Amino acid sequence: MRRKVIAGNWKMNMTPSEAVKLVNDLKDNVANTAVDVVFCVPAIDIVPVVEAAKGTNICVGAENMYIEEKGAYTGEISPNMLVDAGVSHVIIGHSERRQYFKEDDEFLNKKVKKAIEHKLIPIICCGETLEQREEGVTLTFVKGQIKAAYEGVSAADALNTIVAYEPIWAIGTGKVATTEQAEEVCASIRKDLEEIYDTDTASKIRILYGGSVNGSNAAELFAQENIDGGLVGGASLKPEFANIVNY
Ligand SMILES: O=C[C@H](O)COP(=O)(O)O
Repeated sequence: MRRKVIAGNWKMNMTPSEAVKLVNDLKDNVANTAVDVVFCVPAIDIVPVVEAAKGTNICVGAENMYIEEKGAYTGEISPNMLVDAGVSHVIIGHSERRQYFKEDDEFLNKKVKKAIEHKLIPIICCGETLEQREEGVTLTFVKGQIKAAYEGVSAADALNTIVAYEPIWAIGTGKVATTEQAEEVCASIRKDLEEIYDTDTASKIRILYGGSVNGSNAAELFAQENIDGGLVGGASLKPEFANIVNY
């Protein structure tokens, strides 16, 4: 039985003071210890959010990181900085990073390996565009992303990773994938992982769905055999996030 993960991705929202207020407003209502609750927050919010979340079940995640430990990489944040600040998870390869910051599969694979090296749990994002879905290439495209992300990652290390399937056309659009569409791709990702590793390893890796998850659709999505929780954008900034955590 895989433990569910409900992760919020705040994206570029919340100043440090707003972030602390949000954690304080939500913390009692997300105290569901039956699931893993992760708040992935902007870099500048990490320190105050870790402090505000002390003594709660909330894990703090980063939305991105760089692949070097330190040095002349102006504006970047290293994995050891995240660990030292109290971060446990890191989103890797969100479609917004791929689209706006041109992060490609090869670079993202380096990030996955770097996160693992630092015992950070990478939340590895994948997902197709609307055009790819309409062309009928979703499963092959996502398989390519998964194979690239896990290149050179051992089965033992893969167990400490999380996949998030996020169809790009469902992100922030209010257009949620149907449960059948979401389950089909998540099941296919599990098969891809089985091909890369083995049945046992694939059966233990958590696969989340992301894309317009809200308090009303979470329960049905999370009831699917291969959907082990959600990566939530917009709704993670509202009291509604508690309804998702307590689906
Ligand atoms: O990482 C989260 C996703 O991009 C989903 O965002 P959304 O829930 O606002 O559609």
